[in-house]
Amino acid sequence: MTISFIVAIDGPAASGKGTLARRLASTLGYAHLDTGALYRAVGLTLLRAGHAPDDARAAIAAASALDAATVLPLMNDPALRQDAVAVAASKVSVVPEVRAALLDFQRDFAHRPPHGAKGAVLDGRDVGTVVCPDAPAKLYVTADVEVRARRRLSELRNTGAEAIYEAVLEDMKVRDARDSQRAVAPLKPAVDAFLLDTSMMDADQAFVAAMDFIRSRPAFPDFH
Ligand SMILES: Nc1ncnc2c1ncn2[C@@H]1O[C@H](COP(=O)(O)OP(=O)(O)OP(=O)(O)O)[C@@H](O)[C@H]1O
Ligand SMILES: Nc1ccn([C@@H]2O[C@H](COP(=O)(O)O)[C@@H](O)[C@H]2O)c(=O)n1
Repeated sequence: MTISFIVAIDGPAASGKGTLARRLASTLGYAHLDTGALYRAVGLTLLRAGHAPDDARAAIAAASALDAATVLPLMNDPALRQDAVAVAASKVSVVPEVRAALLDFQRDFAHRPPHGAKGAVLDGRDVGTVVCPDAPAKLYVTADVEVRARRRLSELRNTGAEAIYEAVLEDMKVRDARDSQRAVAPLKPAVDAFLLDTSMMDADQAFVAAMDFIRSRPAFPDFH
C-alpha cells in the first residue's frame, strides 16, 4: 500500500529539525528518515576510502552503491556526526547525480515506510520541495545562525570535542551558503511550508507548534 501520511521537514543545520522529526515520528507512530544521514554516509564513505569530498566521480559511485543493506548500519555510526563528515556531505550533495541516486530510497521510505508504519516523517533540505512535493504537511524549521551555532557548540562540547564558537559559526555560514546556493535542490522553504522559527523556542515549544500545524491539515484525519 502506498502511504500518504507524510510529514516533510526542511531547514538549515542545527535548526532543530532532527529533534522535532524524531519526536513527531515517535508521537504519531510514524517511521523517521534523517535524509542528511544519507549524504553523510556518502561523505563518510569517501573520506574512509581516502578520496577528497569534492571528487564527484567517487561521490557518484559511493551514492550509487548505497542501498538499505549498506546504509542502515551506517546510520548508527557515531562517525557520521563528525563535523568533517557534515562538510563532506555538503560537498557531495551539490552533485546532481548523487542527489538522483539517493532519491528513490527516500521516496520509497516515505511512501512505503518500514515495519508497517502508517506514515513517515522525513527531515532534510529538499524533502518538501523535491523528494515529497505532495506531502500533506510541510514544515520549514529555522533559527538565527548565531542561535544555531551556539546549539551546535554545546552539542559538540557535550560529546567531549573541543570547539570554538567563532569556528562553528563560520562553518555553519559556509554550509548554509553552499546548501542554499547550489543549482540542484537548494535549501529553501516549499511555497506551502509552515515556517517555524525556533530562535526563541525550546524543543518542547517547537514540538507543540508543529503538532498544532499537523492537526490543522485535513489530510491527517487521525488527529481531528
Ligand atoms: N528548539 C530548540 N531549542 C534549543 N535547542 C534545540 C532545539 N531543537 C533542537 N535543539 C538542540 O540543538 C541541537 C541541534 O538540533 P538538531 O540536531 O535537531 O538539528 P538539525 O536541524 O537536525 O541539525 P543537522 O541538520 O545539522 O542534523 C541539538 O543539540 C538539539 O538538542
Ligand atoms: N535532503 C538533504 C539532506 C542533507 N543534505 C546535505 O547533507 C548535509 C548534512 O545534512 P545534515 O542534515 O545531517 O546536517 C547538509 O549540509 C546538506 O548539504 C542535502 O543536500 N539534502
